[in-house]
Amino acid sequence: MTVLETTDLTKSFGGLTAVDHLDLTVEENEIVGLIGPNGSGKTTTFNLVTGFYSIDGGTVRLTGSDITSFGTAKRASHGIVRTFQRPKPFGTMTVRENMMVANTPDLSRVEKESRAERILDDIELDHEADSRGKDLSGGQKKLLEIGRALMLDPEIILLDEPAAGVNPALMDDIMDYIRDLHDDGHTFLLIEHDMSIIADLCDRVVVMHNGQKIADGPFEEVRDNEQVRSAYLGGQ
Ligand SMILES: Nc1ncnc2c1ncn2[C@@H]1O[C@H](COP(=O)(O)OP(=O)(O)OP(=O)(O)O)[C@@H](O)[C@H]1O
Repeated sequence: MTVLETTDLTKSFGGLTAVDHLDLTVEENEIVGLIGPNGSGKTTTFNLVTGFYSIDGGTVRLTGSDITSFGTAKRASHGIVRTFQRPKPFGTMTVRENMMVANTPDLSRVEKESRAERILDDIELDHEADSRGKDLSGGQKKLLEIGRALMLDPEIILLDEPAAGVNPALMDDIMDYIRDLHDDGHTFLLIEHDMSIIADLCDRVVVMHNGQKIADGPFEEVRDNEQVRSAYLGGQ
């Protein structure tokens, strides 16, 4: 099943077309890497898919339903969740309280608490449950963000540079956790500049350049693609 599908997705800022007729699919239980040089349109794509930016043209479908007209909250409740490059937990709230902020109308209070405890246990933040969000390390904040995303029982999780700013030991934990979630059936679209992480985690890689998709396939295949090499070396 196709979980996420964008067709002709387009966004301009003034004269700059940041995302240019992008067709992108993510199948159920895939980890797809979205890569490309700085400014190629990756984060804008996340913002269009999640509804943070309005769309100039094209459609976004989630598990077959057209959600293009939905706002951010409605897309999240339908199953598109994201993490940010720089995580922003509620600093004065505890880790447990941060988890409980998630909007889960289908769960009773007890069910919600039990989901939060299970996820905190899985991401090994249970021992920090009573710590304030602002007191966590950069890597722990990233884990908490993934945990908060999972509270919504999402169809797809968009991860924006999970490795950036994380110490190597905790990065291994984050990658292990993403692999565990993948084994449990979760689906991911992942922006990452660290190619070793892309090679390690991703089933498929989509390469953007100047807002357009220039390659789509297994990492080994796109790595050797001439257009991709030229884009990364600064060619047009
Ligand atoms: N809100 C905005 N207003 C104006 N221009 C923007 C805005 N957001 C992004 N852009 C521009 O759109 C282009 C694509 O930016 P985007 O952040 O999507 O690229 P990226 O591939 O995520 O880059 P990076 O790898 O550096 O994060 C860039 O030229 C950027 O300056």
